[in-house]
Amino acid sequence: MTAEPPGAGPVRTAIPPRVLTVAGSDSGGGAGIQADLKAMLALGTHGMSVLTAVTAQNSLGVMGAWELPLEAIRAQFRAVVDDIGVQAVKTGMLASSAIVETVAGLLAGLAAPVVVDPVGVSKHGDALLAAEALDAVRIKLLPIATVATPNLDEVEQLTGVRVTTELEMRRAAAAVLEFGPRWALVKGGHLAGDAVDLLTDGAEEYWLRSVRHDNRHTHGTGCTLASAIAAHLAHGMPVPEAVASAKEYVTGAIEAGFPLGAGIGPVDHAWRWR
Ligand SMILES: Nc1ncnc2c1ncn2[C@@H]1O[C@H](COP(=O)(O)OP(=O)(O)O)[C@@H](O)[C@H]1O
Ligand SMILES: Cc1ncc(COP(=O)(O)O)c(N)n1
Repeated sequence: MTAEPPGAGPVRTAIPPRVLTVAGSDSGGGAGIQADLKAMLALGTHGMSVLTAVTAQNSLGVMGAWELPLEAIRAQFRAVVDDIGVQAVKTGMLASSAIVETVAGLLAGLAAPVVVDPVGVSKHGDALLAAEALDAVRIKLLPIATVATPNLDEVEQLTGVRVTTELEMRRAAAAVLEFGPRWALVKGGHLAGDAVDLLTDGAEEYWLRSVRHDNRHTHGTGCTLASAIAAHLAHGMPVPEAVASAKEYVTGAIEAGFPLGAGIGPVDHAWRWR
């Protein structure tokens, strides 16, 4: 056999890993599906989406939210999975217990790691998950998560554990693990001081610490972090490395966050390219 001379055959490009976000749309482009797809592109993956809800949203808040029919959610999922394939999944805004249960049912049959960001409220305090859906998140969604990434408000809503110091994050993570995710990443972004997150599977413990960037343009931090973890998992990284790399990525994106509109601007997903 002789090797083909360069340029003789068809041009082949490597196929990037495929990552699916199951989340809501943020019309302002800072959080939700839009943030997820940007993070996935920036980290060398092909992003795909199952839209659960549409929000009218900008830097000032959420002006309206509309859920998609369950049938539309199932159809988007089947279209992507049956033809294209999925190497990792991220879930975000799921709005209602019916959507949480539908999505959990679909993901239970998928052989891919699932990053669950149990989105509760937006940075402006607007509810993105109905109170009646908390039990479905606890009982149906968290058990199938490879990594669950609650912020401190979501931890309190889901487990009742209120965190005011870094060390209390340990008790919060243990309470999250009781619902069955393989790993819990408790995000300390809402505490004062360094931005510290705790990752644990109950045996290993990793403290992820970064300086707090004094930047109010933090719209989309949680979505971006969870999507970055999913992207790294799709590349085949083990969970602790995937989370550490994702933390580094979101920290840079926050540092580079920029003002858009009159309120809280977005993080910069393209910071490594600028
Ligand atoms: N001002 C900041 N500077 C640096 N990192 C931050 C800042 N705010 C949040 N983070 C980090 O951003 C990620 C998302 O955290 P957080 O903002 O708590 O989540 P959410 O968007 O779900 O509320 C975490 O890694 C957190 O530590
Ligand atoms: C559609 C949608 N999904 C999620 C968030 C949370 O945003 P953040 O990542 O800033 O907590 C949001 N504001 N809108």
